[in-house]
Amino acid sequence: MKIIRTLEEIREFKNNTGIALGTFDGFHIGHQKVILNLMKEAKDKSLETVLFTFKNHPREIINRSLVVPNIITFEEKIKIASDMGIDYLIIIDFDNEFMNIDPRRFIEEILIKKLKVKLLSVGYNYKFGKNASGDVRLLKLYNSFFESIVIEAVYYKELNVSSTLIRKLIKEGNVERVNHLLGREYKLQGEVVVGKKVGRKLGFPTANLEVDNSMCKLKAGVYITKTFINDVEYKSVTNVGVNPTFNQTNFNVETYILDFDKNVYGENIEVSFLKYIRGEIKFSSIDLLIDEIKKDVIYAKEYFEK
Ligand SMILES: Cc1cc2nc3c(=O)[nH]c(=O)nc-3n(C[C@H](O)[C@H](O)[C@H](O)COP(=O)(O)O)c2cc1C
Ligand SMILES: Nc1ncnc2c1ncn2[C@@H]1O[C@H](COP(=O)(O)OP(=O)(O)O)[C@@H](O)[C@H]1O
Repeated sequence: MKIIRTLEEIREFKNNTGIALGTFDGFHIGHQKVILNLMKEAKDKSLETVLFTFKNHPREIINRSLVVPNIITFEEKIKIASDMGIDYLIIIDFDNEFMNIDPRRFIEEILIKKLKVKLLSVGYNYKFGKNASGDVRLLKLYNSFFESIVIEAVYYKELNVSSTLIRKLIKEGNVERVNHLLGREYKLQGEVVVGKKVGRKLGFPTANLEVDNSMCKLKAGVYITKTFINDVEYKSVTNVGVNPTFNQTNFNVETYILDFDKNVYGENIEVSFLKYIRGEIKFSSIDLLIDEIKKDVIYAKEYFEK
């Protein structure tokens, strides 16, 4: 997969293309439908595939006071696009220039002239360009140049799948539902950094993850998780929060890997979240904390055995 990171970098393509256009924050099951439809139709029509998306969230530029936390990292976005078999990933900064672009100019100069689009796949509510005036209706006016596939809203049970809903569920710790809406396990990744060095004294050393602070904050608490180190999967339990028993204030994500005793400082690891167990508790003694962690571990082992 070739990656293009600025509008200026886009040269005239040689071959005709099919393009999926959108913000795709989270690559949830609705986004996946937009992309899978593109992949299928593009294959039938022998078109090269392009995913046209943004590095940051457009709403942050439209409303400067808004911070839209990410569901997935930039690296994960690239990896998922590559795993889906996309030929070209155009991932640009959504800036003032793109926000104010005349939608017709975007369609004519970029999509038609440069990218040689013959097929476009978008979600039903995708809007682009100045005053969000570029929409599905406008795209349809260009049907003599390219076909537009518009994917209707995707529902999980009675819920309209959206990135906004997923962010809310992450904040509520409802990782099981998040996983259904993402169509894969929700993950956090980061480098293992040095913590208080107390974990090993409790009998539960924890790998503390340095998570990018642009990421959506997961509800504090204890979770059943899987931890991936160099693509090897381990069962784990993960504590998210501030360790109130130790009167700490730093928010951290720390994972105790079952049946494991290696030094992993400095490694880049991934933790995928399967189930929320309980909230973080401020214990009156360290022994009570240890007893509770033992129960969490037993509960996790039973979960994995099922
Ligand atoms: C499964 C699990 C559950 C935990 N639950 C709590 C908790 O309820 N309250 C709390 O203050 N700390 C909790 N902790 C965090 C410990 O306080 C923390 O791991 C310990 O202070 C070691 O931190 P360190 O890695 O910085 O040395 C939990 C840790 C694990 C692994
Ligand atoms: N089962 C395990 N789970 C997590 N980390 C482990 C485990 N066994 C050994 N380690 C190592 O121990 C470190 C954590 O020990 P800990 O005393 O909690 O120190 P810190 O406060 O620096 O995280 C991890 O970063 C890792 O290198």
